[in-house]
Amino acid sequence: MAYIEFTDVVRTYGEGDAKINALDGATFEVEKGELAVILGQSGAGKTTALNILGGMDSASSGVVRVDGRDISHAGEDDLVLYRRADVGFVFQFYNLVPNLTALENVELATQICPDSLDPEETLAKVGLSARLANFPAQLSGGEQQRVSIARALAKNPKLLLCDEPTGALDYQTGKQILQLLQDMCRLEGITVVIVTHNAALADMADRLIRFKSGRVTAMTRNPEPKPIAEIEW
Ligand SMILES: Nc1ncnc2c1ncn2[C@@H]1O[C@H](COP(=O)(O)OP(=O)(O)OP(=O)(O)O)[C@@H](O)[C@H]1O
Repeated sequence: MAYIEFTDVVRTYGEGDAKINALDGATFEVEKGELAVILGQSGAGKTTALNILGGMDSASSGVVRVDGRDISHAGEDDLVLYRRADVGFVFQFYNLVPNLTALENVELATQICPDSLDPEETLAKVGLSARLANFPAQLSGGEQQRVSIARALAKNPKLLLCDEPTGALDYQTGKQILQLLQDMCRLEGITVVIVTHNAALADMADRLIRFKSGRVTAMTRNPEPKPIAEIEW
């Protein structure tokens, strides 16, 4: 049994003429400790898949299992625990609380988790020891994304879900963030799923999942993922 099993998932929004299948029978799997890249054009259903995996949206039909647990048929109480304890989320635009410092943003997330890590140590891990007392507006985009990664990691999640994590960053900063995510996967053993429309990221993945029109058109394993430094776009 794979760590993530996303099987024949349909997600329908709207009704009647406005009905749209954001996911239309999507099937893929990811093994524990892998770095998976979900690649597809705008509107392919990538974010919908990630939100369902994160317990923030639900499938209209199909089955989603994470670590043997069927989250597609879980009750709301179970989903609350799942979101708090098992999943870390990294968004394109960081979503930090503007009037809290870097440290406070991470502390806030750890307060609702049963098994969290030390916020200060986690910020050190992402290279931000010197910026603990800074507010988001006093940090660069790359630093803000590091805070958001620390916020996700401090929950001590089994699964890190990243939606276009470099979408708002310049080229070099984006590469540093990707390196950090790859390091967390390799060093901490966290399963990482990155959603992107940037085809260059395919080469860094252990597993590449291609999305088109709400379906998975290809899933390939890459025995020798490229170091981020060698990836260009
Ligand atoms: N809450 C919603 N209500 C209605 N339609 C939605 C909703 N969420 C997504 N959709 C539609 O579902 C389709 C898939 O959207 P989704 O955001 O998953 O694609 P995506 O691959 O992540 O695209 P992008 O890269 O542009 O974010 C799109 O046509 C979108 O408009």
